[in-house]
Amino acid sequence: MDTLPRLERIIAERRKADPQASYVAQLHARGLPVIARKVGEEAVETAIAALTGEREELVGEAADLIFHLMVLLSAKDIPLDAVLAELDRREGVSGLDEKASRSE
Ligand SMILES: N=c1c2ncn([C@@H]3O[C@H](COP(=O)(O)OP(=O)(O)OP(=O)(O)O)[C@@H](O)[C@H]3O)c2ncn1[C@@H]1O[C@H](COP(=O)(O)O)[C@@H](O)[C@H]1O
Repeated sequence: MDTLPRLERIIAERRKADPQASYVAQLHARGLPVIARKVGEEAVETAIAALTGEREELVGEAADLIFHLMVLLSAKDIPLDAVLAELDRREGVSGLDEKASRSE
C-alpha cells in the first residue's frame, strides 16, 4: 500500500549515492534530458507490451515506467503528494468535464 512513498524515499536517498553503485544516482548524474528520455522510452515499451506482450511483460514494463517517472519527479523536486493531490482533486469529476475545462 505504501509502496510508492517508500520508493520515493529510497530514490531521494540514492540520489546522493555513488553513480558506480546506484542506478538512481547514475540517472541523476546523466541529467534531466536522459531521465526524461527514459520515461518516454518506458512509456512506449509499456504501450507495446499492452498490444503485443504477455501480461507479465506488461506488468514489468509498467513497473519500469512508474519507477522512471518517480525518478523524474524527484529530479524536478516534485513530491509524489503533489501528483496524488492532483488525482484527488479530479476524483468525482468526469474525465470528459475535465477535458472540456482544459480546452476552454
Ligand atoms: N525499482 C527500481 C527499478 N526498476 C527498474 N530499474 C532499473 O532500470 C533500468 C531499466 O533498464 P533498461 O534496459 O531500460 O535500461 P538500461 O539499458 O539498463 O540503462 P540505460 O543506459 O538505458 O539507462 C535497469 O537497470 C533496471 O535495473 C530499477 N532500478 C532501481 N529501482 C529501485 O531503486 C532502488 C535503488 O536502486 P539503486 O539506485 O540502483 O541502488 C532499488 O532498490 C529499487 O527499489
